[in-house]
Amino acid sequence: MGSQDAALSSSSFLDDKSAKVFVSGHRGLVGSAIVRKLTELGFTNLILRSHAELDLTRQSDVEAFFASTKPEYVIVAAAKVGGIHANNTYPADFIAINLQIQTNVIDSAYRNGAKKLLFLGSSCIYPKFAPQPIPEDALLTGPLEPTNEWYAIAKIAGIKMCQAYRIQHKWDAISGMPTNLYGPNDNFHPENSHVLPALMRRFHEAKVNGAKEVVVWGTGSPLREFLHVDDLADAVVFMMEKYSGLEHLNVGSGKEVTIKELAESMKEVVGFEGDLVWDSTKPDGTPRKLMDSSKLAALGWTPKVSLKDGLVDTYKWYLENVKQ
Ligand SMILES: NC(=O)C1=CN([C@@H]2O[C@H](COP(=O)(O)OP(=O)(O)OC[C@H]3O[C@@H](n4cnc5c(N)ncnc54)[C@H](OP(=O)(O)O)[C@@H]3O)[C@@H](O)[C@H]2O)C=CC1
Ligand SMILES: C[C@H]1O[C@H](OP(=O)(O)OP(=O)(O)OC[C@H]2O[C@@H](n3cnc4c(=O)[nH]c(N)nc43)[C@H](O)[C@@H]2O)[C@@H](O)[C@@H](O)C1=O
Repeated sequence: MGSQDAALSSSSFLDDKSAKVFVSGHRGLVGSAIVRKLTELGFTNLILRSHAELDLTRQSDVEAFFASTKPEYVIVAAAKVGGIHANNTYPADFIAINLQIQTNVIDSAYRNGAKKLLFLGSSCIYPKFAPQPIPEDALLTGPLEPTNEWYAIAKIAGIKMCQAYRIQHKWDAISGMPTNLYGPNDNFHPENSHVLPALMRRFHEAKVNGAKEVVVWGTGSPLREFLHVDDLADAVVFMMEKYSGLEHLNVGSGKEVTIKELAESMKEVVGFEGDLVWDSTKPDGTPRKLMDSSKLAALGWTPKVSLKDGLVDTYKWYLENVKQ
């Protein structure tokens, strides 16, 4: 990381809890966790708009919103998001909607005087066969994973847009690349969700319905890194406070499991007693995507929630909040 990249923020995000902070996508997995974290820290002036109130793909609406609210800080947690099946099925939506949202928000935030913006990408930006653990400079060094390359291209464009606005306008836009996330308010859709919430729902419904087996997609051999969304929210606040650099930063737990191990842990946490059946007609996706998050660690951030504890807490939340 060059001296500019290692620059620590001079102005302090945490100093003024009455500052206007726009958290886009505040009802989603990540946005709602960030709102919980900022509220817990005593922030009193969060600016929140649902998708129905403000469609961030509509440039003129986004420009009018920023002109009227003038947020001082902006966190981009709104996006078109989904698991491997959704990405593989709706490539046009994943590239178009994400490019529109991030381009509108980043540009309007700059033009309306925001002090700092944090953009969220994803670990899928890296090449399918990147060195493991994946360092930030592996970006654009090889072909992407075909099942989510459209989403990945949009996210890479978001990183580059933040860098371009820092270079040309000397504007404090930064990017974080989270690994696979999970937790309260996740998307539990049976087809379009990510693996962890999909399996939680499927094992739960199998237990409740007395099913003898649960189908799990793929071969079970891919490895995935998981981070609880409350840890991500903590990292977002940490980066808003401590980081102002050109390069994006990886935000991971540093721990990976096979999908088979995840399924077995989920089976135990949910208390399902039947068998697992593997549907190898479904794609495995990238074989592994463990990120090297040592740059963020060097700045002083570490994750706190273990996968086992996170699974237990998330299932507890699921039972209390998701329609049975
Ligand atoms: N979940 C994960 O495993 C990971 C997520 N990330 C990143 O974190 C960010 C948030 O993801 P996550 O919280 O999981 O996603 P969610 O789908 O849970 O939340 C996304 C939010 O964005 C809103 N949104 C979508 N389209 C629009 C739009 N056109 N205008 C306004 N709001 C919109 C959604 O509202 P509505 O539902 O009403 O449409 C929703 O509230 C994304 O940038 C994603 O790439 C990165 C790595 C992993
Ligand atoms: C965060 C990241 O998430 C996405 O990448 P992904 O990690 O491959 O996504 P996934 O969670 O959907 O799958 C992980 C693995 O799990 C297996 N798997 C088993 N059974 C189910 C299942 O029932 N559902 C799903 N979705 N996967 C399953 C599945 O076959 C695959 O091997 C990107 O699209 C993109 O959104 C992105 O950036």
